[in-house]
Amino acid sequence: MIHVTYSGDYADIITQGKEAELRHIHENLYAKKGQGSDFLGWLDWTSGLSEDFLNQLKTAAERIRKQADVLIVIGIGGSYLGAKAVIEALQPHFEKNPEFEVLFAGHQVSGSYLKQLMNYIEDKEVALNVISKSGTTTEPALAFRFLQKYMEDRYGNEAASRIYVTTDAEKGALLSLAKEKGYNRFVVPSDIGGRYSVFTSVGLLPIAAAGFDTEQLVNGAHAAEKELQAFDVHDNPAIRYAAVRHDLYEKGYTNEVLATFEPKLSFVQEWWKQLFGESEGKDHKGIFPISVVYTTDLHSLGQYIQDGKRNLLESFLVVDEVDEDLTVFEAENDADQLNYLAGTSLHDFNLVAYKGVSEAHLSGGVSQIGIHMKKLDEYHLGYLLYFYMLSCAYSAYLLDINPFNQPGVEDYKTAIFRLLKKPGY
Ligand SMILES: O=P(O)(O)OC[C@H]1O[C@](O)(CO)[C@@H](O)[C@@H]1O
Repeated sequence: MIHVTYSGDYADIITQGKEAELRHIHENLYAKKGQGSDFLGWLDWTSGLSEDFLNQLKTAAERIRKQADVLIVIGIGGSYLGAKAVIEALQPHFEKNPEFEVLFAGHQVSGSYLKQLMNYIEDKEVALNVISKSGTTTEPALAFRFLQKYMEDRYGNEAASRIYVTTDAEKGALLSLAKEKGYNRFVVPSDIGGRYSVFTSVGLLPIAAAGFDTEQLVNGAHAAEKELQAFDVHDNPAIRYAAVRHDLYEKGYTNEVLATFEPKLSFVQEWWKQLFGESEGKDHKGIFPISVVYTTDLHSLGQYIQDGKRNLLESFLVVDEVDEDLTVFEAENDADQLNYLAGTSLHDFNLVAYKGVSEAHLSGGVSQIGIHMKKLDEYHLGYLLYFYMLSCAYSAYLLDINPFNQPGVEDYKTAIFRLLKKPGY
């Protein structure tokens, strides 16, 4: 379902002793014995999903769509990127949905954004889904403070029925608040971290509310869960991707540029950056994840990628089939000199561009990985996201790193809190 290509000699990597290491990682992973194994709930999550759970989410999503024109999803990092990635990938470029919109807040701290958001929703019916596993993250908590007051001022007692809280089942300030106010509650499983949570209520509730088929999304993830379980260093794309990027990392390629020709995938790239960046960037190790959308960025970062410092590897996320396309037509006077393209579709153009860019960058010293997904729909996105999560675990374990914690994010938080004189800092 996912097909991974590599510009170098893959067989070579594997015979250089990587196979035994990968087997060890694989066995520990599925025996749930590796570093951070308390957070491996996502590994077989879709196998354990009950129809009841999915129906409960569907019912809540239908209720939200009935009571509101706008759902504001409040969250940051893994608590918003999965939903944002799927919704952006599936919704149309324009005329998103005039009857029902999903908007996001709490993923930055901008007074102007929140003010304009509150103005924008003034003549619309509103529901909130506030998502925080810890229930204590400052940015969403701040946004929720404003939006909760907005809801209470506007809806009075009815506000509680329009507020949906997704948080830990047992702890956190958000849970206490949700219980006190009687908000609708959904759970972030304790053994699944934010960046691995897209198939839990964290991702599924907003995605269902946006009108997309969560069953197909989960089916895709479930197919990946089953198919990518086999220990096959050559044919399992999750192992292959991890092995190739690790080999390149060891050769000094310490930055990975994830490139796509599909602009709708730009938030999948953001999700991927958090996934790999937070999972691997520890102990002064890890590949730094960067993203570009082509051909747009060929006219900005393309120069650097072709010719700048040689520590880059490039992975292309390619969608093989498109639903909608345009074919270049023959113009009478060929004033723009594009008649040589007559009969070529814009998708064909991008596929050729992929080949050309890949050849050029390779000759400039940038190694290439190709990740092919068949098409952009719920099923294939579910498959892709699971593939990346699994591959990321292999990749971090190859660096001897716990993929599931993020100790480094505490330092800047402590510094900010100290400057703001938060009690206890
Ligand atoms: O869901 P929470 O606990 O609000 O955390 C949001 C994000 O913040 C982080 O903890 C980093 O600060 C991420 O790992 C996480 O996805």
